[in-house]
Amino acid sequence: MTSQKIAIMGAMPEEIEPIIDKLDNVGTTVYGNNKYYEGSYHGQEVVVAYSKIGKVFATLTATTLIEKFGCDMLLFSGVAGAISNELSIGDLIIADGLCQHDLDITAFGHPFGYVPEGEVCISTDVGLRNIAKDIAKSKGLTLKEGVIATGDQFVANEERKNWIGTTFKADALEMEGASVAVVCNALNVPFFILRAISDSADMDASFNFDEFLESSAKISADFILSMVDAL
Ligand SMILES: CCCCCCN(CO)Cc1c[nH]c2c(N)ncnc12
Repeated sequence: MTSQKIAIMGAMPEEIEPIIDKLDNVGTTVYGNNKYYEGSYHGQEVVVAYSKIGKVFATLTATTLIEKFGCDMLLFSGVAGAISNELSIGDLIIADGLCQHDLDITAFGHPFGYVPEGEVCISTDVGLRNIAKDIAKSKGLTLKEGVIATGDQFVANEERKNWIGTTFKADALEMEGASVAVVCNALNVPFFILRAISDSADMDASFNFDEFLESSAKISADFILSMVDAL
């Protein structure tokens, strides 16, 4: 148990509903066109919100969770498209680093995902990753660790997926994680990004996403709640 206030964030309602359902003493605050759920989980103070999809919404919500609600760390729970063929639907991946695959000023000779005074890949908190690995071991769960690529595109195209994988050495892709990384890194808040695979970012992605969103989101949410118990 930590006396700190924990932010739990997702991008879609389905990603945080399994979490909100388990909170006690829930109060809600509407702020910045978003709803924030304040409550406790097993006595641990948490603030939970979904940002809506994409990097801009995620930036607003992550910043609000920290600056307005005073959260001291941020755990992200959600689903992602697989790039690595080691990842199947329902598998868990934690980000050791995050990049923006649609950030591109290569016309000036810069690498993909880079802008001046920025960095292509932002690292997540090692301590939180180690806690996750210990939990996975104790539960007999497989947890992949790798780079997650973020962009404002739902990727449903093998060629684009493979380009992202090769260019950024990424194992999975989604639409919010790198924004959370930039915000938490800038505000010096430890953060942890967990995703469960919902699809393989290929021509079947949208069908698989629709079918597995709910079940994969719950897998991620249950793990995140185990993290809260371990903090
Ligand atoms: C109504 C449609 C909402 C899609 C939101 C998807 N989330 C974004 O974070 C995760 C994700 C799962 N699979 C993906 C994929 N193939 N490309 C991008 N993002 C993802």
